[in-house]
Amino acid sequence: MATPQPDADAPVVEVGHLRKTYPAARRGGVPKTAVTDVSFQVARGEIFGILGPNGAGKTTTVECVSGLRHADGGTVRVLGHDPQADPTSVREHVGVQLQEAALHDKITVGEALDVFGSFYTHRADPAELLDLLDLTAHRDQQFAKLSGGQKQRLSIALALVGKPQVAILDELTTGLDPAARRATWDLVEKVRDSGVTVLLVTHFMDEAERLCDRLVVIDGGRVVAQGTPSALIEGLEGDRGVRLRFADAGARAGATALLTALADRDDDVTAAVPVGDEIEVTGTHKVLFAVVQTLAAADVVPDDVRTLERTLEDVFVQVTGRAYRVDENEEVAA
Ligand SMILES: Nc1ncnc2c1ncn2[C@@H]1O[C@H](COP(=O)(O)OP(=O)(O)OP(=O)(O)O)[C@@H](O)[C@H]1O
Repeated sequence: MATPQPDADAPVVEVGHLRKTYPAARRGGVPKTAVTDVSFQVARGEIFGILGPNGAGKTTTVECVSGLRHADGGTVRVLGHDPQADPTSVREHVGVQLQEAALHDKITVGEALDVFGSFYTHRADPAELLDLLDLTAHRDQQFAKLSGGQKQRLSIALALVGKPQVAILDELTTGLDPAARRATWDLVEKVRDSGVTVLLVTHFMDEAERLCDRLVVIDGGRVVAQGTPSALIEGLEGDRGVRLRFADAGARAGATALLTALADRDDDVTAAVPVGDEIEVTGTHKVLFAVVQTLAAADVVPDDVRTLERTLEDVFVQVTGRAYRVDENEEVAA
C-alpha cells in the first residue's frame, strides 16, 4: 500500500502524554518510570532538541519515537504512523544514529555505508553522503583508525543512508573536543538544510541553544519548558546584570558611589555591588542604558563593560529550582 503523502504543515513527529516504565531489574526491585508525561510536536525541517540532565528520560523518549521501545501510555506518531503498530513504515522514514560500538574495527567507511544502505529500499548516494559529512577522504579508512569527530560524522552518515525524513541524533558531541563539537554542529545544520528534520538529544545547554530551532527541556520524565531557545531565555524572570571594570581602585570607588546612588533613585536599577575587582549592576532590561548614561554624564569611562549572559541554564534553574548538572560518563537516576 502506498504511503499517504503527509500534509506539508502537519507535524512530522507528535508525542502526546508519553509514559514508559521499565520493569524492576531483579526480583524485589522497584520498576523505574523513565518517562512520566512527555508531549511535543516537531515541525518539518527543524532541528528539535530534547534537552535534560542525566536520567531525565531523553533516550527513552526517542527510542519510543523510533519504535525501538514500546511505550506504556500516550501516543506517538511519526509522519502519521504509529511506531508500535507500524514499525516498518517508521523504520523507512526515521534514521537513528548508531552508537559506535555497533561497528567492527576493521570495516571501512565506504563498506559501512554499503552494508547499512542495503537495509533500505531508498538509499542515499554514498558519494553525496560522504561529501555532506566531510568524509570523502576517509572512504577507505578503517573504523578503528578514525578520530572521534570522524566516527561521529560516520554515525550521522549511517543515520542518513536510508534517505530518512527524520534523523534522531543522540548525544552526538559527547566526548568530542571543542573544535570537533563546533564542526559537528555545522554538519547538523547542513543535514537540516538538506531537508531532513532532526530530533537532537543532548544534555549540553550550549549545544541546544546554538543548534535547536525549538526544544523541550525534560527533567524527571516530564517536560518542564518548551519553545525556541531565545523565547525561553527572554521569558526569564529576574534581574539582568552588567559588570564593569575600571583602571584602578580609585576610579572603581568613584564609580561605585555614582552607581549606588543610581540604584537608590532609579527603579530600573536594583543594586550596584563590588564583585572582585569589578562592579556588578543589576536591574531591568534598561539597566545598561541607565549605567552608561550615568557614567557618561560624570565623564567616567570604564575599561570594560559586559552584560551578564542569560542562558538555557538559567531557564532550567528557574523552572526546576535546581542547578543544572550533567556527568558525561555517569548516568544519574532522575
Ligand atoms: N533498560 C532500562 N531498564 C531500566 N531502567 C532504565 C533502562 N533504560 C533507562 N533506564 C532508567 O530510566 C531513566 C531514564 O533513562 P534515559 O536513558 O531515558 O535518560 P536520559 O535522559 O537519556 O539520560 P542520559 O543523558 O544519562 O543518557 C534513568 O533513570 C535510567 O536509569
